[in-house]
Amino acid sequence: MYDTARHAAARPRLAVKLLDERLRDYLPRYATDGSAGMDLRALLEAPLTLAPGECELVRTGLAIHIADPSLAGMILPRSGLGHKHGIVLGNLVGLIDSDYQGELMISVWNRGQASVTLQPFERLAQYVLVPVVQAELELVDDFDASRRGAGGFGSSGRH
Ligand SMILES: O=c1ccn([C@H]2C[C@H](O)[C@@H](COP(=O)(O)OP(=O)(O)OP(=O)(O)O)O2)c(=O)[nH]1
Repeated sequence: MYDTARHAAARPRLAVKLLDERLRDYLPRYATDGSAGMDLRALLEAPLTLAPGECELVRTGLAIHIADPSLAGMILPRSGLGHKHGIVLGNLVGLIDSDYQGELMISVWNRGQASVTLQPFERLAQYVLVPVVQAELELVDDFDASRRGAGGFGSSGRH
């Protein structure tokens, strides 16, 4: 059996600032022990209608300083909103740097055929913490030979 309690105790701690007091009632959280992401909500003063094709930057009212450069945040769409209602992200994926201290913003894009109205504090996207490996680039004239070489984009055949 997987020890979820021990796993929870070892979670990295992230500094979060509330940029709007109303968010205190809507803090992001993992919905289940195994959830990969925490939902991010729309900090809107009124319902926002997006026409087909329209894209708007929506506030979350939250700032999260990850601080550890071996971690990053990702903002990803919610599958139900994307699949059923065509509401996805204008940048497809939001990448949050570990040194970013500003407000988390969600680029909301209506890629569907119908207008969609977003409600204040509706869960719009999810925030996932991911490991990052930073590299040093080392200039070389040639690579050691590899089986693949420069082949890509279907070079090995369709099936
Ligand atoms: O969906 C997103 C994507 C990014 N950010 C914030 C966090 C991130 O660390 C910062 C910069 O993002 P990115 O580097 O992708 O933006 P850019 O367009 O390259 O702008 P910059 O020149 O500021 O780096 O913006 C968000 O709040 N939401």
